[in-house]
Amino acid sequence: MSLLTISSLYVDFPTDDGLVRAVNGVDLSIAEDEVLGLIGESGCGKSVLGLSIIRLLQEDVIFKGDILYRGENLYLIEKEDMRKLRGKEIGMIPQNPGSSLNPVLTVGSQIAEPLMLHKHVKGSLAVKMAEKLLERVRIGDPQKRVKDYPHQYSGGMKERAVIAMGIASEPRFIIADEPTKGLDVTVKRNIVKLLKEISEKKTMLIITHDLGVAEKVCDRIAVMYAGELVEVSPAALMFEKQLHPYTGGFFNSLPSRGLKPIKGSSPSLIDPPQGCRFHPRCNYCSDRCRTEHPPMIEKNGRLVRCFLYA
Ligand SMILES: Nc1ncnc2c1ncn2[C@@H]1O[C@H](COP(=O)(O)OP(=O)(O)OP(=O)(O)O)[C@@H](O)[C@H]1O
Ligand code: NI
Repeated sequence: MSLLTISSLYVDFPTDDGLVRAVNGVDLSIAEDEVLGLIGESGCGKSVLGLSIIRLLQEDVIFKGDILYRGENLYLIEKEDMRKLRGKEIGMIPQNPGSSLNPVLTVGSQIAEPLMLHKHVKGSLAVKMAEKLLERVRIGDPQKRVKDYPHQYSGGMKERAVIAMGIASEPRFIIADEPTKGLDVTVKRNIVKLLKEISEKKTMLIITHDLGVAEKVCDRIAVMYAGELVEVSPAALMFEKQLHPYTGGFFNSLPSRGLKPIKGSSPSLIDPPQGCRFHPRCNYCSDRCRTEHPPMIEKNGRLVRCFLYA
């Protein structure tokens, strides 16, 4: 049974230069207990997709599509109910812990706040629970650290703190946006271990650039290019063989796989290429790719948007 089902999702941002089509016809489900990785280069729409799920996009956005969570359409429920759901059922580990932590409040009080709000826990108990959470995300000396301000934390500890906030109310589903961005190798390895541990008992959507995270933590991977999904596949199979030329290029462009960049640059989302959006950068481009937009094609239990498989 899928916990979350996204169908025909379109998200456009009106700007002075025109409509930025950040998410373009995305269909995606996440099964209960599944860990889904969402990968793709900068600006392809990953965070916008994540924020759409929890309805945290700006007001003037043009939104179309359905997002069902446990059968309930998240865009038909009241704002207030959505706020409750966000605290209790769906946890968020935001991009950039540095900017999402409030510099003038202690880390402990920031973890405690949602507990008081959603779980109706009293102040002193909430701080105790915050301490326990810091312990759970392996922050040493939690009794002391709970009273620290964010600037007293290292980068890795800030990431652990936002992870603690994301799991505080024991949500069923967690969205983590770039949880290892900007961390050095050793710290990253420990955060991956922590995410793995958390993911054992949760359904998760992990947005990442990091193939290490995708390989070690995710069951299935969705690849996004210029607002569209181009490949969805069990992680193990994707690591064995990438079907879409973009997926192959993306893997090879990463430091862990040789740093060979894909030729050209990511397209404008205001005026994306006709046909297959990847065709101007693709080594396998045929005439058909220039004019016809490829649908998602099923191939041995995997999905790929490419005429090579049609
Ligand atoms: N509020 C906004 N107004 C206009 N355009 C926006 C807005 N938010 C995002 N975009 C555009 O939507 C596109 C998708 O952005 P998004 O943040 O989802 O990318 P991403 O895949 O998460 O990239 P990164 O890996 O850098 O975080 C980008 O082209 C971005 O410029
Ligand atoms: Ni992002």
